[in-house]
Amino acid sequence: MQKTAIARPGRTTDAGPMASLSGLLREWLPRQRWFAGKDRPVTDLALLSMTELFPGCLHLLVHAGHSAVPSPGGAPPAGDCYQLLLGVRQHPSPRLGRALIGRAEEGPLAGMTVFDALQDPRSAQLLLERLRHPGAAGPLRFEGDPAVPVPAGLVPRLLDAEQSNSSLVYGDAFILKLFRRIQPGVNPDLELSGALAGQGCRRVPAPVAWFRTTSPWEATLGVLQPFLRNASDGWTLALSALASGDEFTAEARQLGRATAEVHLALASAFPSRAHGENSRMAAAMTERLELAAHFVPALQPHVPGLRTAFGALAGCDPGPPDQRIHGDLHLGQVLRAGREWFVIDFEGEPSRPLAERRGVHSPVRDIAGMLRSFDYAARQRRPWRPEWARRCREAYCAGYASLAGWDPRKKHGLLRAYETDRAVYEVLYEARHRPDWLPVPMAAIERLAVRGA
Ligand SMILES: Nc1ncnc2c1ncn2[C@@H]1O[C@H](COP(=O)(O)OP(=O)(O)O)[C@@H](O)[C@H]1O
Ligand SMILES: O=P(O)(O)O[C@H]1O[C@H](CO)[C@@H](O[C@H]2O[C@H](CO)[C@@H](O)[C@H](O)[C@H]2O)[C@H](O)[C@H]1O
Repeated sequence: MQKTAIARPGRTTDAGPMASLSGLLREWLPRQRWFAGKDRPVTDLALLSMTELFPGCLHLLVHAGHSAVPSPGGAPPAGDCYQLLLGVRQHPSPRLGRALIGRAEEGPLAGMTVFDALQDPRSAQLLLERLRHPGAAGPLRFEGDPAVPVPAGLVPRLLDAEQSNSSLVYGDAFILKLFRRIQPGVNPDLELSGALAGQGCRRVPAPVAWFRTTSPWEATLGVLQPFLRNASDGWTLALSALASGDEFTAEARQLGRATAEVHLALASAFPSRAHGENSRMAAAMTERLELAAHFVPALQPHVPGLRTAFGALAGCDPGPPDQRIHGDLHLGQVLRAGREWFVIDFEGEPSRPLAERRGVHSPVRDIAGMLRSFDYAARQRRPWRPEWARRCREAYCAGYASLAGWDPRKKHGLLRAYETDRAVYEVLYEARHRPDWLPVPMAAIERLAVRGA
């Protein structure tokens, strides 16, 4: 297999392959679920690296710029880097269907058909072949756990889930997640799942193979893990319990225990630190709130009440030690296979900078994320079921306390502040990605602002 770097890193918007791709990608990128800049126009596209992964398949890192508009959630204002796998073919095939991006009109690829290679089974198969054989392709490095052999010829299918990234399932045996928004550094999804596996924690599918780039900087690009067959995610299970009028407390309790198990293993694998001062944390939460209110005007009337709620943190007991955490824990991030819960997607909140996501935080943040998720689920049906959510929350905290050695319910002020902070994040997330869902976190904001005042 030939691997040739066919473009040097750099801004090549008006020369080289980017001259062919720029127009097509400006149209296509904002329509992708994983594209984070939907609320801002793409003002420029720059090529950061391009590698021919195998004949007819280009691996690209492109930077989508959004001029100087400040970005909510702490992301750098200038734009984001995305990973793309593009197929380039002389003759369009009618079978490309939804994979088709378009026909390049100018530049060196003029006249060629460009498509999303992840949606093309042949390209997806070749990508697995690449992962099965550790080595380099230009700046790309393919690595893996030699103790876990990956068989050849597994049939790929692209997951059609609402995702921040893209995942390919191979023969129902492995799942490959390709990170879409790339930041310099090790992705915590690989870092934490690898460390948890090293601790013997059974709650996480261990990484089997992965790939990274060395240019324009070091970054994780994808992770292959065992695929949990016949698993259902917590969100689907919770909604189906609600639909049939069932309780979810036994599951929530086990989930609380599983969360504590993961937290304990993370605390063993990485250094912890005494919990940061509550007043500093309150200031950071208030800053995030004010930034969010700038972008979502519906938040503005609640700012004074929520500021008071955060301010009250100063008088609360210090929380448990800060440590590495999941960072974006919700019902969609837990899978139930057989009688066990598994935790996936340790990337953290995708809009936060990687350095922050790789820092230590209070475990209360994960607990708050899951508690908010019970509320989300309970609000999917009318009349909404606050009592159902309350019982789940109670059971989840009890399950957590049964293993962790401390009870989240006894950290009431801290828990409420983290829940509020999470609801603020959700308001921003929904405003950007699913405006129809905005009333769900807004209802929590209204409740928390009134109680906090
Ligand atoms: N190991 C796994 N086994 C089975 N399904 C998985 C596994 N990992 C992920 N999935 C499925 O893929 C979906 C997306 O995975 P996730 O890691 O959450 O991606 P993203 O970061 O893009 O949201 C999950 O909701 C789940 O349904
Ligand atoms: O894509 P990710 O799973 O990394 O997480 C992002 O998307 C989630 C939605 O898909 C979003 O979660 C919010 O909606 C869920 C219901 O769809 C709910 O269970 C969560 O509690 C709620 O936060 C998540 O915030 C976002 O980071």
